[in-house]
Amino acid sequence: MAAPRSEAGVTMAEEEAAAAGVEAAGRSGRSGVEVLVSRDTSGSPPQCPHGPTLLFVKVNQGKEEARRFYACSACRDRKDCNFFQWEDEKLSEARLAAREIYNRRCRPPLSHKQYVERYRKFIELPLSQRKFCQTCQQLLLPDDWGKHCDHQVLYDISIAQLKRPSQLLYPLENKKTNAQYLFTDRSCQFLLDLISTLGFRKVLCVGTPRLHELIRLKASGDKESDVKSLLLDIDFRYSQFYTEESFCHYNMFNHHFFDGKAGFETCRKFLQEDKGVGLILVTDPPFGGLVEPLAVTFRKFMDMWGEHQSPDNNKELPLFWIFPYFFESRILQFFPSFSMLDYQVDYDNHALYKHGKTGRKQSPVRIFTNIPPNKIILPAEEGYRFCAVCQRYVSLENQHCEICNSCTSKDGRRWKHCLLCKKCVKPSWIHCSICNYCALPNHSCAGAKDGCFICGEADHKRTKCPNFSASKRPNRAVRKQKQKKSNKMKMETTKGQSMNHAIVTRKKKKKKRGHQHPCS
Ligand SMILES: C[S@@+](CC[C@H](N)C(=O)[O-])C[C@H]1O[C@@H](n2cnc3c(N)ncnc32)[C@H](O)[C@@H]1O
Ligand SMILES: [Zn+2]
Ligand SMILES: [Zn+2]
Ligand SMILES: [Zn+2]
Ligand SMILES: [Zn+2]
Ligand SMILES: [Zn+2]
Ligand SMILES: [Zn+2]
Repeated sequence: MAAPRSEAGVTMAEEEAAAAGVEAAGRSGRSGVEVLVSRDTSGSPPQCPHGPTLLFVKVNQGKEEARRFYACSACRDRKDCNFFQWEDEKLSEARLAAREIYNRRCRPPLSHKQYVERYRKFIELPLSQRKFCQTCQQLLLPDDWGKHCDHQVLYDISIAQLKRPSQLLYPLENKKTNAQYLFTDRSCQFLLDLISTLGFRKVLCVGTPRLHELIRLKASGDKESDVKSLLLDIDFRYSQFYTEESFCHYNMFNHHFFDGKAGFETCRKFLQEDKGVGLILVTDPPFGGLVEPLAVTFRKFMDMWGEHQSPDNNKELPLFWIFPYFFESRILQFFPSFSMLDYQVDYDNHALYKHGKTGRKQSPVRIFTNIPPNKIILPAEEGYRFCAVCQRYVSLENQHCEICNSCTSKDGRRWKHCLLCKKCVKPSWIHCSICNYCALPNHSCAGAKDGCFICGEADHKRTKCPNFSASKRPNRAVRKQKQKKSNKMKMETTKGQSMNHAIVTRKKKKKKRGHQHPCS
């Protein structure tokens, strides 16, 4: 049976279209598939290979369909996990047993303990015998060599290479599931410097393998001064490189520890020892991820950390949530105490999300945090400056708007104030008199399909409008490209009362690299 799920993948979303889409869809009524994490749901959800599933509902023009269904929490593409079950569906014993067998089959071939044992043996081998199979993404012991002779194998794996697994393993770039975009050295070093400057001594890395790696590389072995780190990530390949004390195979969309109680206890201990003093959680979830289940998970970490705080201490677990800026309102819905920093986080293996003007675009990825922004100094050499009125560091082009009384730019470009909208908007937007708000010139008006969206008259189109100055006319090629871009992206989202997730759809084929574990 075909699951009525739409894809949710904002990872490569053009930020303008996405932001415009959020605005437009918010006004026109929502459609798509929504997750029901915070609502009362009966019983415990069925499990897929990625742990407990989430309950979803299909929404059409703001109306929820009566029948709800369970689907995978981690994979937004049925190709990656095709679990589907109606909420009220009763499964036969035979089907339940088959599912159990399938889930078990999807587990990594070895336990974390076995991987650690293999690592111990591996580092005892002379350099000439240390091999890594790139095809299987696996460290090889001499007994394994025969099975991998036709594969692509790397030789002479040094200790330095073993300390940088994020460079040895290929990034899982499947946008719908892993979206493993790794920090550039610039961003990773900035994060670590910031963490140290703010006085943190322990970092719970949730989906930040490269940060975890850098923290461990910088550790001098001095127990007192070193920053400690625990990595939680769905990518079980890291079990080959880290012990059970420094890595847990984990799903952040349902707070599921694949190693069960043992993983949970490792995490609890890390959060609560020394009364949780000097600890920060840093997370960089896949961008197509659903905000609501993530927020529920981070709240669980906060509660776990808070258990050992004295009741008169109103402190919240310090957190850095790295996510695209156009999710700001969604994140603030769940964490009103958070603010968004102007710092642009960038990635090695992401063509679009590169820093500064040399990349194809400025990175739309930001840090959301509950640490007061005036405590977070952004690098002046990259153009960030302090706004005394806003009491925070902002990017160079982010001008303080006297009317809004705030540095309003979200994307690093200079925004302009629209008197009709009573707010600052992106420089490329113009005020549409049909929609009565600012939007991209090529947006499709929510209310009326015909007529001109500049002046609202029905007898001509925007390009023929006497109010449309020639200088603003995009040339044919640019227009065509823009149209192509907006056709590629269909955005459905929710706004207002319900705490449901925003869905952005973008279809793009991507070639598969190597072979992966069937359910990884
Ligand atoms: C956008 S990348 C962030 C990587 C980070 N920028 C770094 O360099 O350390 C997302 C990370 O989350 C992990 N991830 C994806 N889905 C996850 C899930 N459901 N639960 C836990 N981790 C997940 C990926 O394996 C990847 O490491
Ligand atoms: Zn699944
Ligand atoms: Zn192999
Ligand atoms: Zn300001
Ligand atoms: Zn303004
Ligand atoms: Zn306007
Ligand atoms: Zn319009």
